[in-house]
Amino acid sequence: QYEEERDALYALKHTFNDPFLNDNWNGLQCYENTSFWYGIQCTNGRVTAILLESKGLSGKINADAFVLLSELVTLSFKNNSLSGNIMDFSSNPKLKDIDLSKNMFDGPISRSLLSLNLLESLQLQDNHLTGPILGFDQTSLTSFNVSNNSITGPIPGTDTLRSFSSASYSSNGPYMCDDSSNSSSGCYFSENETAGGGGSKKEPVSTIFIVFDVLGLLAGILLLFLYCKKSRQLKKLIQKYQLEEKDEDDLEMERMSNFHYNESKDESVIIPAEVNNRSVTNEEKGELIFMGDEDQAGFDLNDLLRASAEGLGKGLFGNTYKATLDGRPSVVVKRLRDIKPLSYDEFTAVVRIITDQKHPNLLPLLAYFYSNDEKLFLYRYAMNGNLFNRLHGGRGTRDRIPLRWNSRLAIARGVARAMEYLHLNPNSSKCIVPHGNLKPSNILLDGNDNVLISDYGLASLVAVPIVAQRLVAFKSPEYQHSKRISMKSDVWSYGCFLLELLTGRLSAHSAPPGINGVDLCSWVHRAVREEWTAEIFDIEISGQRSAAPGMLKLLQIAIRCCDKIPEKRPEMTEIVREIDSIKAVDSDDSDELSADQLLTDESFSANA
Ligand SMILES: Nc1ncnc2c1ncn2[C@@H]1O[C@H](COP(=O)(O)OP(=O)(O)OP(=O)(O)O)[C@@H](O)[C@H]1O
Repeated sequence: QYEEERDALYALKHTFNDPFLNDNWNGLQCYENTSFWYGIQCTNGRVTAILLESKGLSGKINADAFVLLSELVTLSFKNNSLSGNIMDFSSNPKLKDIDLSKNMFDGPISRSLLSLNLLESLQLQDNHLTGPILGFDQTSLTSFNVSNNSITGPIPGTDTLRSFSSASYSSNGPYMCDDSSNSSSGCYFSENETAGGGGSKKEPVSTIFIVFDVLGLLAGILLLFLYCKKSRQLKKLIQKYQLEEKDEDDLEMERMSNFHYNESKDESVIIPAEVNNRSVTNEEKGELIFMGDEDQAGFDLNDLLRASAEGLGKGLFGNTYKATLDGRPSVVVKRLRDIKPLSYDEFTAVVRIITDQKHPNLLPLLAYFYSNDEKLFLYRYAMNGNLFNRLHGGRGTRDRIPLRWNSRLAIARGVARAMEYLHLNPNSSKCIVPHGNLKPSNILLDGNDNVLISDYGLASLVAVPIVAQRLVAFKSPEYQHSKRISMKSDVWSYGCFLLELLTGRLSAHSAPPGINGVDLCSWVHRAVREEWTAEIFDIEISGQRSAAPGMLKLLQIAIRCCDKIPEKRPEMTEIVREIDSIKAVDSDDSDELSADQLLTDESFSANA
């Protein structure tokens, strides 16, 4: 089933041929309830949702694209440029929510939709659909829209379809809705409708039945024929695609085969199989090496093997899991991938450089596991998650707790101190770059909201071409021009982070794959130049008048860090000194005047 579902998704990926999905939809798609592919959701290792909205996708989706995805509950391709007929959903009995709106789908509404007894929402508006509306009579269906197509009426008069307003049917072909009509709905419904299509009320019902029976039979035979043909095509397509992907799949499967699941619990941590295998040599077997005292860590390899695991996400260096240990604080396991082929000695040399960096704002490495096939890093679990979620998560919902000025200032200070330490540390010369990947998802917050920077030192484990594609520092202006990075690239990343912290806007440089952001350095320069100062600061802090001087100062630091010319950017030590001089405010409540009102052209003239 895992492979069938993956093949179905690969076939979709092939249809879309979208550079981002081509890159992202690889390897393992689901682990328990965690998906590692963009837009995919999983439950118990099965694909239950595909959510690819407004991604600029095009292509003609095969009618049988979802035949192998039998656990699918939610499907949304809203606002893309997809074409072809509506797909066959007869193998997806669990589908509840389908949104194909704002695309270029044509042809008739698929009869397979009538068989979806759990269907709650069907959104087909803004396409090029033709033919009649079918007699949807599922009582579960509470949201329905086919407006703005070329569908012809009348609308089958089922109770379900009568329950929707004319907005669900408007802007369609003849005999559907009359905008000038004074009737309550303004749309035409046929009487005594049965599930099966929009028939004319002038014809006797029995004739309609016979005609539909015959048409149904013919359609069935045709569908069966098409299905067999398409299945063969799909198989061929998959086979062809598998050949192209073979190398990559082989690699992933090879990696996966070295692991097994600890089945003592519902959720399981992935553990290296060779650990339990007595026939392997000591060198291959691998060891869990603790950085401090193992007793102090409070767990050993056996505890880890017994732990349950929850996927936290798929990062550039591999998949990251939270392992819950019995009676002990949770730990985070990072399973490294795409790292250079390092010998044990070379690997441990890098580990030593990482562990030599000791600072209250750096996430310490607790332990590592090294075997020929598997390299794991273990860290403390940061209770309050990452800054990206804290800054952007839950906006517009009741659950959102505003992130006020004092907290933001403390975060800016904590990050600056950690970066200063990395830059001054004598070991840093041995790394490719001191950090290289400073961004909000690598800025973690412990239970007291103290900053803990993660992923430092990892850049030196990964091959340079991969690093260049992935790390934030490589997106700096100097890399674009001269293909060189330095500590000043970290300063540039720090400037981007400060702007994200001050504006609350998503940064194009650090947003997770699939999320669009703004080039904040250019955006802020423009905002200052064109005097849209009222829009610069995040709404959660812009009302804190007493904090305005501090915000302004931090903004000026950020703008200097973003200078296109690396030499003009300040050193981290200078940044720490300047940030230390910014005072927290007495009260983190909003004042009457907004900070934006204090911003003038003169405020920026010296530095912007
Ligand atoms: N020690 C930790 N405590 C809590 N959450 C963590 C910890 N380490 C990582 N995470 C979170 O787990 C998720 C995956 O982390 P990972 O480092 O693999 O990828 P990333 O930070 O999204 O990207 P990148 O690989 O570019 O750093 C992220 O949301 C990250 O913030």
